[in-house]
Amino acid sequence: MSAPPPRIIETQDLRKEYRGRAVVDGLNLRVLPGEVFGFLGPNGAGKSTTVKMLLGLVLPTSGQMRVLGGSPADPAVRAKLGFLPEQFRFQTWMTAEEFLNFHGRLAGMKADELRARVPQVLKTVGLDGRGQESLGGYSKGMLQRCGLAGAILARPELVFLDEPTSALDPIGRVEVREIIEGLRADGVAVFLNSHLLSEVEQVCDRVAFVKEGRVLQQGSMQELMGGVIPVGIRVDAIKPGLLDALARLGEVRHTDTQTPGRAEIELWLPEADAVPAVADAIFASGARLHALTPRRPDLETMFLDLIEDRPAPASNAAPEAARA
Ligand SMILES: Nc1ncnc2c1ncn2[C@@H]1O[C@H](COP(=O)(O)OP(=O)(O)OP(=O)(O)O)[C@@H](O)[C@H]1O
Repeated sequence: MSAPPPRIIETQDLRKEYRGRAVVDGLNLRVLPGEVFGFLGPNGAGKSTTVKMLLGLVLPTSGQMRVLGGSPADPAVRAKLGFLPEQFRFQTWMTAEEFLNFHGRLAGMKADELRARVPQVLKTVGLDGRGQESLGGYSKGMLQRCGLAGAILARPELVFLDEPTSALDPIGRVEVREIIEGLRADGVAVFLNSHLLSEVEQVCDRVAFVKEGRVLQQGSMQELMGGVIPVGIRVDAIKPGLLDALARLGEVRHTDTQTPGRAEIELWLPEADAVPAVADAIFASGARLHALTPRRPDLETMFLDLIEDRPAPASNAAPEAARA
């Protein structure tokens, strides 16, 4: 039997209560080496609390967690972690270089190592040439870039990024995505909290959806998105028997017949191979086919389905809620 792959993060029934109320409630997560892991959920789902527990900043009420094979309370483990908090507040009287040198020294880096590394990370985050300016004069986006530089400064093995692009313009967001991809290429694992699902979709290898402190589903992007194929259908009219025939092939999620001479149907198929049978069913019903468009379900649709408890066709991803 082959050994299970090493885990960068593993939690078992992790729980945090505040004043008797569970805000993280039996959380089971695993993050593998070198992967970018998206941690998604609505406001108040317990994402930041989870990150703080994984960083050793908040003590769990119960449950187990291992980070980089040990406890985040262990300074040797903490030295290998990077963190960009959602609510960053930096020492505004420092220059960016002073700020990074200060954090580098706290992380145990030597002065000559920092002399080479600080300009390097400033360049990575797009603050080349701005390192001698005081943080008090930085824009919010520049501060966030500086925080990101601090998070990657000591060459961590695992970086937590809590909403890392909330203050950034679209160009900055693309740049942060490239930085995350660069980290992955260097074998660094990234734990990403973000509400920007299109961003997550582009960069994450695996994601977990959380609600009310519990993981509803986690899996690779392929597992989460490969299970079903939504197909958009446009016909002149929905002829008798057509919807029944389509329902035998998949799930009819939506119909729109408001425009005369035109009807739209959204059908979710279990596999792409069923598309020709859809066309056959439409022709057999006598309807005229104007469009038949297979689409990939996007992360936002999946998120809304899960979070709002809308019925979604089964996918291959591991459902976690069943463990409740
Ligand atoms: N120190 C605290 N004391 C009491 N309640 C807290 C504390 N920290 C967080 N909470 C509560 O725990 C719940 C989860 O908060 P958390 O910040 O982890 O959510 P989140 O998923 O990160 O939300 P958001 O997406 O809005 O940042 C919220 O109801 C919050 O009010």
